[in-house]
Amino acid sequence: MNDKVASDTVKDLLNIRAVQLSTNPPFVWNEEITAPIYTDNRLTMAYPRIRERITKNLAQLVREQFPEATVICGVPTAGIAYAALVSDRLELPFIYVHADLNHHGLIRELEGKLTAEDKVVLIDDLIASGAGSTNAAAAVRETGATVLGIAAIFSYQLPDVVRQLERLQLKLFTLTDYTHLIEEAVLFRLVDEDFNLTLKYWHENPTTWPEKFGE
Ligand SMILES: O=P(O)(O)OC[C@H]1O[C@H](OP(=O)(O)OP(=O)(O)O)[C@H](O)[C@@H]1O
Ligand SMILES: O=C(O)c1cc(=O)[nH]c(=O)[nH]1
Repeated sequence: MNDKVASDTVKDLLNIRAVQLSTNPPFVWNEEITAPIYTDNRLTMAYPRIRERITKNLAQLVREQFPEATVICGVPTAGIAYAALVSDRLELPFIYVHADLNHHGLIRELEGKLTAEDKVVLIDDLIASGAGSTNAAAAVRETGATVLGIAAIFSYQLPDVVRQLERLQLKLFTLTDYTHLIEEAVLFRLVDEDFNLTLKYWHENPTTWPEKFGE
């Protein structure tokens, strides 16, 4: 990971208040995970300069890590816009996974043109449980095409999710991550020592927090 890109991206997210921190109430992500943090990367779309930086850096990441890519695929919903912007920059074909239901509902299909010879890079805005990207990868693989990996803006680096992506042979590269986010949030004085501990405990125990550590 490019350290300057990682901290600059986090600064952009913090400046536009895309990251929210709260234990009271906490953020219910889904039936399994409640968290003291929520990141809304969709907000970056409203800021042309930030959108441009993210697009440029994602395109650079794909160029460096997946030079053999032949198709760029958007993961619904927020990844689709960035996938379109990145494919335009790289002058590569663009496809997207259409989600009839959200990723818990699991009815998905691909939109666009794909052959079994294609080598696909998925673009997601954010990796939390990884469900959006892993479902998109499964949909692409079902066609016989190869999934080279995922490029995303941000990852929570949840240990179970990192392991699951490795098991599925999905290489993940992100512009920034939870480690850089916490570092910058401390520097921004958004997080004091107590909250920093809460964020650390949650990260180690995302499915049992807040019972064990919450307020
Ligand atoms: O790693 P995951 O658990 O899949 O979570 C990450 C996804 O969650 C959000 O999308 P969400 O599904 O909430 O809604 P969206 O349709 O607005 O992208 C976010 O935009 C990511 O795409
Ligand atoms: O779990 C999610 O779906 C999720 C978490 C988060 O921080 N941000 C987001 O957009 N989705």
